[in-house]
Amino acid sequence: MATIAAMTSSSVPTPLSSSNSGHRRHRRPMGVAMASLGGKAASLGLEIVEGDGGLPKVCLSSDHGSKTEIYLYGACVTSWQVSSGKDLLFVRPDAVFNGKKPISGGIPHCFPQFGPGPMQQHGFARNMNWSIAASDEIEGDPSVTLELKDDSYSHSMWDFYFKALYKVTLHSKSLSTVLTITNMDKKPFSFSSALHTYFRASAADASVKGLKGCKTLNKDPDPSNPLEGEEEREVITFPGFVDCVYLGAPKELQLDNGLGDILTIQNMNWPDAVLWNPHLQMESCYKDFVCVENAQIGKVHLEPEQSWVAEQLISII
Ligand SMILES: O=P(O)(O)OC[C@H]1O[C@@H](O)[C@H](O)[C@@H](O)[C@@H]1O
Repeated sequence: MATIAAMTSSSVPTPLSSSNSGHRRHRRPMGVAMASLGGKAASLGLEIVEGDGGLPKVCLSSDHGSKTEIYLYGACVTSWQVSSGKDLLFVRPDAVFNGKKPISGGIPHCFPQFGPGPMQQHGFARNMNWSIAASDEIEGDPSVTLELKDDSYSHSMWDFYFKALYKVTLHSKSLSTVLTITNMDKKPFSFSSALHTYFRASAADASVKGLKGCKTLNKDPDPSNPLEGEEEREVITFPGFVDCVYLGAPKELQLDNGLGDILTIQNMNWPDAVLWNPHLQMESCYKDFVCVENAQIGKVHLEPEQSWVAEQLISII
């Protein structure tokens, strides 16, 4: 199964996003912006507004004209607009913003469980409220770090003390998301995870490159009994229902969204990938998106005080 990757927080690997080093750093105190959730609070490239359903949403805008939006509920990135104004992410028309059900679209978290299992499908991180821990700006590229800590709700499903930090950084042509999980407990724990990214696409014309040779667990036709196999195609398309796990995926995939855009999906320490399109199970919208997910299907095992860090960097060519 997947590589087990644990590291202490002092050995965080080099980030994928290039502008994180060697530049002048403008660190911005968060106090003012965070204090006024009721109205609009703007501070350089960061603003907090009431989003759909009155849920708080962080809006980042870069000096290059790109924008992104992140709901505190589920730490869900729901929009990533490049400078042309195109939004490369997709939120399903049936998504609800009621703070009770996960937001279906954008980049939902799957943590501490990917897929079905002892707890609810894809775990609880996508339906808990995260808080703002920090914000930053480097050379016009804003970032925000959201934090999730265990509470009685998480303990009812997964009885561990943990901390999750999620740093979202907006660049001119890319979006970096770094997830750090730390074991705050006195006992070890294990988890699986994924970033369940919904890309706006013309599913019939979309394709993914980079997965040839990977071991597959194909949930088509029977999701409860995935078929083991090996991917033989250079170019994977979405002609119908697709739900497949790729074990040992490479550090970079390429997505042609069928709408005239080529995206790269790079990762650091996400060892697996998942492709998903529900086809006729979601008749109203399946034509308009594909999910390409960076995943950690095998369990990560963390001893007390250990952290696990993984980054996804999606870029438009
Ligand atoms: O509807 P949910 O819970 O967001 O899950 C959507 C899909 O998520 C994918 O990651 C899974 O591989 C699918 O099996 C699942 O159906």
